Amino acid sequence: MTITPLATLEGVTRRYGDVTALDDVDLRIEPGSLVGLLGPNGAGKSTVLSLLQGTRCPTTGTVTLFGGDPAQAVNRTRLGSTPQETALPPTLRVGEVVDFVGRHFADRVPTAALAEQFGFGDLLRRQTGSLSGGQQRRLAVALAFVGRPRLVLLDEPTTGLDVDARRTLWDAIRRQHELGATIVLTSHYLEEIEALAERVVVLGGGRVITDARLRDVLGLVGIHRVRLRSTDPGAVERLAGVVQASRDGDAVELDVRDADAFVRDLVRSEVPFTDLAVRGATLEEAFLTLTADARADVERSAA
Ligand SMILES: Nc1ncnc2c1ncn2[C@@H]1O[C@H](COP(=O)(O)OP(=O)(O)OP(=O)(O)O)[C@@H](O)[C@H]1O
Repeated sequence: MTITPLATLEGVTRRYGDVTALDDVDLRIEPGSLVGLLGPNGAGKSTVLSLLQGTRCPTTGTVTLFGGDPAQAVNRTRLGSTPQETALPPTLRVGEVVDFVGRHFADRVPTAALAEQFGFGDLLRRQTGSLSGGQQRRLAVALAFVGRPRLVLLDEPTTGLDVDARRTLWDAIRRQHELGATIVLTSHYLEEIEALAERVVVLGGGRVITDARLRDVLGLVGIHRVRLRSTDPGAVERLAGVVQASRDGDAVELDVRDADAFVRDLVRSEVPFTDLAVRGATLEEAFLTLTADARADVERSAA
């Protein structure tokens, strides 16, 4: 059975003068998914969101939102979004802001229910200007969900927040997803994508470098990080399959392509070791390898 996507980009190229921000990009957002859009500065993430919001048009290619053209307001009524900047009227109370925004929708989440989902039930009578940065951000993200949107776009939702505020907001976003929301989020924080997204779209230089399930992206790179202690760290580093190594006294940290083969070689070599630990690559490690591979491809084709 084919699932009808909520939004699509087909063969989309977007230029700003001489700059090609997106180059022949295909993307499908399926209902119920939580998609992380990841990429370095200037990769084209915000351009993707602005095309879906209908605030920009593709130079070539087609963008659809709920089957229609996002540039037409009627097709955006079930779209929720939070821009990068939080701008709340400082003298209005939290409850008043939620009611004000909620009144624009025929079927809205009641204020008390939304406040409970986002953990600001005790702040409803506070003026928004008196909230902390994390609380303001949580409110701004909550507002994107008040009209029961079919799709929510979050542009770097936790930028500038401290660790605790970020985690609280992650929990709230995860909860919305569990309640059935479809969410696309961009982030500079790799651990944010790792904590939230099921699917990762890595953009680099305006192209989709990879579009896969999070665990497949991590598996795609295949690098494992090995930690151990050895009285002969140099011998450990010289074993086959070591991509890179660093050392602190007798503690050695290695990236290896095939962890099983490495451990077999290590045991066979009879180099003394203790405290062996092996784990898969983090998204950050996978991401760096993927973008480095893409850069090498671009350089090869340019040459
Ligand atoms: N209005 C504009 N005029 C000219 N160039 C632009 C404009 N908007 C974006 N660009 C360029 O298009 C490219 C993609 O920008 P975009 O903002 O989509 O990337 P991004 O991945 O969101 O970056 P960041 O993480 O820094 O927000 C960049 O080279 C950027 O400089």
